[in-house]
Amino acid sequence: MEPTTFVLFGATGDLAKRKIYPALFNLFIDDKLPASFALIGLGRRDWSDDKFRGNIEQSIRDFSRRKAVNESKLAAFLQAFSYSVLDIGNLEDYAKLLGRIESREQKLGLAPNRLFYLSVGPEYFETIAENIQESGLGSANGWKRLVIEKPFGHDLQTARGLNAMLGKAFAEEEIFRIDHYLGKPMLQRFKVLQQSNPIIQTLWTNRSIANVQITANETVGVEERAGYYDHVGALRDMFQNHMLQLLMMTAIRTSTGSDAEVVRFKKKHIMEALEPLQKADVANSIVRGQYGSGYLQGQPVNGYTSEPGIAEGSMNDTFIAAKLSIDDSFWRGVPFYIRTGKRLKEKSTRIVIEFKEPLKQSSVSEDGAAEPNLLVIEMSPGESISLQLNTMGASVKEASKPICIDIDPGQGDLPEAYENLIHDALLGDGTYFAHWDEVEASWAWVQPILEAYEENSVPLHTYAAGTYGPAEADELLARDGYHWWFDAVEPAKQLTVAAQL
Ligand SMILES: NC(=O)C1=CN([C@@H]2O[C@H](COP(=O)(O)OP(=O)(O)OC[C@H]3O[C@@H](n4cnc5c(N)ncnc54)[C@H](OP(=O)(O)O)[C@@H]3O)[C@@H](O)[C@H]2O)C=CC1
Ligand SMILES: O=C1O[C@H](COP(=O)(O)O)[C@@H](O)[C@H](O)[C@H]1O
Repeated sequence: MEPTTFVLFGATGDLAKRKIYPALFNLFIDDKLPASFALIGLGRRDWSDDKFRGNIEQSIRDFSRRKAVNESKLAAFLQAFSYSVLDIGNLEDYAKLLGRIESREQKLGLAPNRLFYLSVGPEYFETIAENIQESGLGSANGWKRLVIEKPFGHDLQTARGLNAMLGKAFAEEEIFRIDHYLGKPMLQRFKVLQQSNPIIQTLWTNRSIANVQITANETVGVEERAGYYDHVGALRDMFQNHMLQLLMMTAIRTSTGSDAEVVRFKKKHIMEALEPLQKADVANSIVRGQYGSGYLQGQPVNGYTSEPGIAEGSMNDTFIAAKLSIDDSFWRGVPFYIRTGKRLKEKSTRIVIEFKEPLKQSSVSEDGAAEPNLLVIEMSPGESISLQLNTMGASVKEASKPICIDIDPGQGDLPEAYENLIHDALLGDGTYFAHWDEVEASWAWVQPILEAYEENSVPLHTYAAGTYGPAEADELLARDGYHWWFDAVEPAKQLTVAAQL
């Protein structure tokens, strides 16, 4: 891997502490950082290098997925870190930073490869990009990359404005837009499984698939993020980015070795083929919800509008369910159902592929007892890929019974999303980042929903905290003869895991 200077804006913040430093440490332990690697942390706080390193050390002890920390490795790792005070709006601070980076590069004879990571609020993105350009920080002889956190815009127009601004300082292939769902290990393993198994590739069409269900249910409420969340809601916070990315990744058909360009091209095609919604029709395909008070794990919890910092009478959405259709020859006729929300019964992020039941459809099946075959990608909290099949009951006369085969059981110590993504950014591999074409198309697709919400032409259903969301989200599938898989499955009825392949 090429020598790299990692310039971290927002080095004193929450994301850096909880995700970025533990991810970098795990990469270091796994020998996945460049041999010559230095990180310069930036913030307004007047910290010394020692204070900065002390904070990083604490974040690794608190948040690393590895329970036991190798002390000598940690000490070696911390040597790569230093800190500079920088005010984002002050161009002179960038000039000082440039001097510091150049002197290190010259002293060690390193190529001037610089990765700028923006772990700061979106209101700063444009100023930083502009000042990197102005100061000359981004015009050295090596490569430069910009890693940028969400949110990328607030709607179609602001996203376009931001992209145009960033485009003055960075080319598209230099911009790495983080969507941490793309870094989730089970999503990446699912793509490999699909690419490397002809049996699965063959099934990946509307001839075999009845519907696709993508769920990202959370038990947490708005937490301490009222100021952000009350202006954003589930549609902007989760649906426009993470959920549509999961849809694209599920729908694309790629083969082994497909590079970033191929993946981007195919994802763009999916977004272009997604049947657009008209504002007047939004209520037919979209269910908007907001949590009321209720119980989670036996404890009473507040309704959304009683949460600290939420505007009285807020109409903000904390839940969305949607039915989407892809109008191309592979997916025509296959509904994609998506849902995500806060304060739901359990945390679960999963993709379920429900296969067709040809026997049932042609009325050959006598008892109708067989369950459909399902491919289930569990991304959180458990990690596994399994296949539901039917087998014989205790005797041939009994109805068949479903069993579940673990194709790719979670191995307990998988890398975290941020490890995968930071590693890819260091390598310059954009396969699991959001390309501008996808971001623009996603905003364009949700724009009529944003407008319908704004005009309040879509009902806002209250659901009790600790449930699976509004009943209308179940009706969305029931209309087509389907139901959400794995909701309210009593433990006794859960499928037996029959074997591990
Ligand atoms: N926290 C999370 O879990 C997630 C966060 N994100 C995104 O990541 C980004 C960062 O979030 P988070 O870490 O939570 O935010 P924090 O508020 O915790 O941190 C903000 C950082 O920005 C720095 N900063 C703010 N203003 C200035 C300034 N004028 N000049 C220099 N530095 C400044 C702060 O440094 P100082 O105070 O020292 O000036 C601090 O390091 C946001 O875009 C957020 O949306 C995305 C997903 C999850
Ligand atoms: O980006 C976000 O994601 C989290 C959920 O992420 P997960 O990896 O825990 O599924 C969500 O809580 C947050 O509101 C949103 O900004």
